[in-house]
Amino acid sequence: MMLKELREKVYEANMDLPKHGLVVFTWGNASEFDRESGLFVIKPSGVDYDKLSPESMVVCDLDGKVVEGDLNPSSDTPTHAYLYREWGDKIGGVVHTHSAWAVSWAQAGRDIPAYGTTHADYFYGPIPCMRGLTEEEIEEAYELNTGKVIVEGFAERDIDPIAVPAVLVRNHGPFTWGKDADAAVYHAVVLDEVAKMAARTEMLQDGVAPAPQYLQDKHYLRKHGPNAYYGQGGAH
Ligand SMILES: O=C(CO)[C@@H](O)[C@@H](O)COP(=O)(O)O
Repeated sequence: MMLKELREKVYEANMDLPKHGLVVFTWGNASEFDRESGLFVIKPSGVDYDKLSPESMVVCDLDGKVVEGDLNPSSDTPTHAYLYREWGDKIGGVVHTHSAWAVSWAQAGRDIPAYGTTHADYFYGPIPCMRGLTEEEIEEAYELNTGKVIVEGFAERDIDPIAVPAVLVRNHGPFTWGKDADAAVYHAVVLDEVAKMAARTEMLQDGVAPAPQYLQDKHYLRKHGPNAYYGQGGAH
């Protein structure tokens, strides 16, 4: 894909974040990876959404180094780059937000259980909460790279990133991914909705509610679920 076209796609994906109420001010970021060139395009750091343009998007290589662009790339670029290096054969878009319900579960340090089919239609099992970076890791690397924690956490817990295209990073917030930036935004929207439903379920249940086991292990509707990956139902 031509970089001009990719910049436009990533710009539109970033503009969908405030449109769906997932971010305020300059929080959050979206990117998309072009396998052919081995480059990805990401939102610039610290720029208000109403000041963004396709031309302000930043082109980076898989080391997270700027290849084209006048502005600094998002402070989460190391995480996006790591996810593309490790999962770039599976995913083509990454989104990070500070959406309030998902961040609440991340700050509580809890996985989001699959309490119902709305969750299970998109995420085939609980949405995991991985540990945040330690002070030493941040000091040492001087970058916000939670990609290693995410990828190693999925491997340790034997979670397929295609089946569960979302993660909570403790005391930080959610990352989602998909076949492209649009699919990653789609999963970010659904993630915050199911995070809200799960929180309310526990409020109504006055604590942890019973979560049907069949929704935790594998999805009984997998063949019909609208998971943006499997291109069925509400294929996205
Ligand atoms: O939470 C953080 C930094 O702690 C970032 O995800 C968020 O502020 C977005 O930063 P960028 O504007 O993308 O650099």
